[in-house]
Amino acid sequence: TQSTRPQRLLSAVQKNATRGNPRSVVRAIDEFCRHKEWAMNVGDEKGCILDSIVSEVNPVTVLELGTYCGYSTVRIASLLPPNAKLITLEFNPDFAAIARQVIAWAGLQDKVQLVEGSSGDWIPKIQEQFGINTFDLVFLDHWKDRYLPDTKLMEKCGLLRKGSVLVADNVICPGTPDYLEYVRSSPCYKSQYFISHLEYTKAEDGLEKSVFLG
Ligand SMILES: Cn1cnc(CNC(=O)c2cc(-c3ccc(F)cc3)cc(O)c2O)c1
Ligand SMILES: [Mg+2]
Repeated sequence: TQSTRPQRLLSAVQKNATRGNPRSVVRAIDEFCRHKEWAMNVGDEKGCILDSIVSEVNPVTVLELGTYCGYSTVRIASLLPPNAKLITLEFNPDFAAIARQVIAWAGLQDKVQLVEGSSGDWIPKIQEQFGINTFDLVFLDHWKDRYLPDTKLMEKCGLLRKGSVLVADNVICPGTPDYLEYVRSSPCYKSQYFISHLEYTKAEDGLEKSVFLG
């Protein structure tokens, strides 16, 4: 039977990256996507911007919406302090199965909790299920039409506190116009656009960093 692109991406990690070395896993995926097959990882250019924001926030609790193959999960988790926890939600079970193996290859499984299911179902249950009150950092990289409803849901569930930082991928391509309008016009957020390119291409894209003001 034919392999899928996520399966071929995982094979490239297992072939080219060193177990327990997150940087080599990130490099192996970027090489695969640049030279073999494009895939919708945040990529190295936006990834470096994400790294700088994660390092600045130094979060103890992180929520990632949209795991895909675990590329940004590995980038973020590799920068976290020892006691920190990253919860990543993935709707697609095939992506989740690949991501678990990528995260394990990087040796980061103890910092990461991958949850399969829809963000809309899971966001209201996170506090009771995982003993987390609020998130220091949220990385939005799932279905683009879910960024705004899920942000409003996180507000409603009290998952954001004064100073919580939201980082949103793809705000230009494919684009998240309703989300951008909201975080840029709402008095509850201080937003900043980091211009970049769509992963592995010359097309414009960028990350929007939004600080919740409470
Ligand atoms: C199926 N599915 C499971 N998760 C998701 C959520 N992610 C995306 O949709 C996504 C899409 C693109 C993209 C695709 C085609 C294109 F021409 C240009 C951009 C880039 C990204 O960085 C993304 O995060 C989709
Ligand atoms: Mg993305």
